[in-house]
Amino acid sequence: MTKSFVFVTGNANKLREVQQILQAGDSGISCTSQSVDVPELQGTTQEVAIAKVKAAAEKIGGPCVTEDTALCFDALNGLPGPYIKDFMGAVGHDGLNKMLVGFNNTKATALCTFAYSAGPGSEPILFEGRTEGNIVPARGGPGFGWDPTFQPVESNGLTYAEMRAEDKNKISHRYRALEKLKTYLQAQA
Ligand SMILES: O=c1nc[nH]c2c1ncn2[C@H]1C[C@H](O)[C@@H](COP(=O)(O)OP(=O)(O)OP(=O)(O)O)O1
Ligand SMILES: [Mg+2]
Repeated sequence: MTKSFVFVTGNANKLREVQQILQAGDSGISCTSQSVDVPELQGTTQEVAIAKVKAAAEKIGGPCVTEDTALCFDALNGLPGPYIKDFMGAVGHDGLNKMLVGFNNTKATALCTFAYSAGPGSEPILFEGRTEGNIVPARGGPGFGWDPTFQPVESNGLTYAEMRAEDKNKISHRYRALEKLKTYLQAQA
């Protein structure tokens, strides 16, 4: 039997990757989406994820899933982290590289956090996935978000943007977090 969840996101690229990963895995899990504007607070990635899914569950009045993507620079003790969307918008790929000049450390972690809420008032559950890599001058763009400027350690020298979609989806932060969410949903009655 197919189980389906409501993925609350305004990001078409996220939705596409999630649907590709679910289809490739033959998991018996699918998703529909609703684009609802919810406030995104500041805090740790976990605090941000919990506040977002609670707000989404209130707005749609039922169970739902949200997803937050953070890009954490080693040299900056995890920042920009959950604020990467604003940083990308403000300084772009080139600015992200320049932020690390002087640190001699370009390591970064892509962190995906899925949050599941069983409905308004229920305590959210988080599922995290990480992919390690380095910030590099953009290659393979324009691509999705910061894909051109993130080179995973496991990619044989390619940036996310240079990888084929199915290859990114085998090692990505999103794939790894979604595996955990899938396992949880499959175990639900
Ligand atoms: O795999 C990815 N590869 C490259 N860039 C990515 C990826 N995944 C998210 N991104 C970008 C989108 C946004 O600039 C920021 C996360 O912000 P985040 O709030 O989680 O996403 P969002 O506001 O676009 O969509 P949502 O409606 O689900 O909150 O990193
Ligand atoms: Mg967002």
